Amino acid sequence: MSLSTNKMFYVSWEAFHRATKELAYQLLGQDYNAIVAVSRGGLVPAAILARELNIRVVDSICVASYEHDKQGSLSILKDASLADSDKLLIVDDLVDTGETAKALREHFPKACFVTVYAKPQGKPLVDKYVTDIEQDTWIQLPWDMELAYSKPLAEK
Ligand SMILES: O=P(O)(O)OC[C@H]1O[C@H](OP(=O)(O)OP(=O)(O)O)[C@H](O)[C@@H]1O
Ligand SMILES: O=c1[nH]c(=O)c2nc[nH]c2[nH]1
Ligand SMILES: [Mg+2]
Repeated sequence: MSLSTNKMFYVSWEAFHRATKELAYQLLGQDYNAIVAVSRGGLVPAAILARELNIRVVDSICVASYEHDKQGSLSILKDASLADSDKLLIVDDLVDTGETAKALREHFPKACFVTVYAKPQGKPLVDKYVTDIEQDTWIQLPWDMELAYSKPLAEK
C-alpha cells in the first residue's frame, strides 16, 4: 500500500513495550509453546512476548514486500523450521492491508496470528491485536525513528 495522506501515529519504545505487554496479558494461560517472529517487524514484539509468556522456543520467518511505504508482492526469503500447530504463536508488529497476514495464515493454518497494531483492512485476519489504527495513517515504529530537536510552538 502507498499512503496518500500524511497522517502519522508515532510510537515510542515505551509505548511499544507497554502495548506488547498488553498483548501478552491477553495471551496469558493459553499454552503456546513456540513463537515464530515475522521478520523484521515481528522480531521486537516476539522477544517481548517470549519473555512475558516464558516461551523459550523462538523461530523466524523472513518475508519481504514493502520498500519503505510501497507494497510489492510478498516473498518468503527464509522459512521457519517449526511446523504449523495450534500451540504456535505467529507474531508481527502490525497488520495493514492484510497481505502479509493472509500469506502467513495460508502458511500456518493452525497457528494463532497476533499483532500489536491493526488497521481495519487487515483486522479480520488477526486472532488478537491491541491497538486500532486508522487505515490512512502510517505507524512510525520506534526502530525507524531517532531523537531530534523540536522547535518551540511559538517559532513554528
Ligand atoms: O498488512 P500488510 O499491508 O501486508 O503490512 C504489514 C506488514 O508490513 C510491515 O512489514 P514490511 O514488509 O514493511 O517489512 P519489515 O517487517 O521488514 O519492516 C509490517 O511489519 C508487516 O509485516
Ligand atoms: O512502519 C510501518 N508502518 C505502517 O503503517 C505500515 N504498514 C505496512 N507496513 C508498515 N510499516
Ligand atoms: Mg513486517
